[in-house]
Amino acid sequence: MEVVIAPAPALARLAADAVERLVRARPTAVLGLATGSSPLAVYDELARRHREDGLSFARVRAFMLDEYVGLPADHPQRYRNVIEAEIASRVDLAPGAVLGPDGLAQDLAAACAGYERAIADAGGVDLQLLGIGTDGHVAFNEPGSSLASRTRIKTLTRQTREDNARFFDDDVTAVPTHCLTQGLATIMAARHLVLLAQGRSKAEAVHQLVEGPVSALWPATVLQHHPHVTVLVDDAAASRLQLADYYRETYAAKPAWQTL
Ligand SMILES: N[C@@H]1[C@@H](O)[C@H](O)[C@@H](COP(=O)(O)O)O[C@@H]1O
Repeated sequence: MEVVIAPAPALARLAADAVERLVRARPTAVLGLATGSSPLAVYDELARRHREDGLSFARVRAFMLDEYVGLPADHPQRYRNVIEAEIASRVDLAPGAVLGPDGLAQDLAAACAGYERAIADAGGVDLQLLGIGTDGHVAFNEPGSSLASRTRIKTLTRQTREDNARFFDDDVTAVPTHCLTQGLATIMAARHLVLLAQGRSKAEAVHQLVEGPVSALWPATVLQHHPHVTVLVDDAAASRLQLADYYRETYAAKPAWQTL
């Protein structure tokens, strides 16, 4: 696990660098897209590089992490619409190139199984962008999630619904109670995981993720078992890291040829 502690704009550039390197080397790459506020600056940076530097996503395919159950198709907070607004419509991703779990499916369990098959049929995810919840969830794998879980229906915790109420006019009752989410094993199958976290509210979750014991109580800790994880955090999110000085020194001394 590589931990980089830097100001937020630098973190967004580093994540965008990893995406750009991948897509330029492999134009048919498969990306994993995350929602939430953490990756927004990355999407801004990728849109800028598309506009100004000719970075093309024309042959890229992408999979979303999760989706609310039951939000109307045109709801602005439906994750499919968020991803469309924040990244898909701002670059040249082909129509239909982005897939997500269908939170409006009649048969939600079948939709989850079909989503797993679609990811496998695409050859798996090359680079997965991730955020982290204040309770240590990744995607919507709430505390108690099986470390071996696959895409499935989950009930959101009160904490997550309160955290996300800001996207629903601060009305926690408007936040759906259920979601479909890639499981922890689904996420672990991606070849490179790039997790972003900013702000003091993430400090405990980041500490657990990097330094805590692996436990379903802090689902993100399963990432400790992944061979290629990049954790990009600002000073506030890093403020509870026990070995912060070591991570800073390691990154400062990193040779230029060694990419993320
Ligand atoms: N389902 C999403 C996660 O994918 C996201 O990483 C997390 C943190 O969100 P934010 O980046 O806004 O803090 O919570 C949301 O509920």
